Amino acid sequence: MSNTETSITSARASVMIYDDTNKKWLPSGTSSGLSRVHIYHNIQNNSFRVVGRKIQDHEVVINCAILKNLKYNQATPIFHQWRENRQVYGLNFSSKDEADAFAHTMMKVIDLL
Ligand SMILES: CC[C@@H]1C=C[C@H]2CCN(C(=O)[C@@H]3CC[C@H]4C=C[C@]5(CCCN5C(=O)[C@H](Cc5ccccc5Cl)NC(C)=O)C(=O)N43)[C@@H]2C(=O)N1CC(=O)O
Repeated sequence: MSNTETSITSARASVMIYDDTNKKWLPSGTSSGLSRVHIYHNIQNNSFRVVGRKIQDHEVVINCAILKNLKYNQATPIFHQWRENRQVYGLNFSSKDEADAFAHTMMKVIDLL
């Protein structure tokens, strides 16, 4: 993360990607487990992205831009998802409170893009 980016929210979640071929969710990265997922604001170009790193070994398991027509789907109180290009991402939050806080910021970001 460059120093022109600030974290505007973060949450603990397991980051999943959808395997469209086998129609199932897979953990993003080399193993399943909790990550610290941030929304970073790049103040130089006023852009935003979701970056998540595994809590255990800091592997980056998600790094995706938040673009203006992103549809953020809160499928359940703790499982939220969205599509980017051909990839579907899922965040399985460790608590409803963290899911709510993350979603609140995500929706505000989408609104201002
Ligand atoms: C981590 C396990 C996981 C936990 C929670 C539940 C919650 C529901 N759920 C799903 O996978 C639901 C069930 C049907 C399936 C069918 C298709 C999927 C998969 C791919 C995307 N999708 C869409 O429905 C997207 C959503 C969307 C709407 C609007 C904007 C963006 C998006 Cl992404 N709709 C379009 C039109 O793209 C999907 O989410 N699906 C999860 C789930 O069962 N499990 C348990 C397991 O898998 O064992």
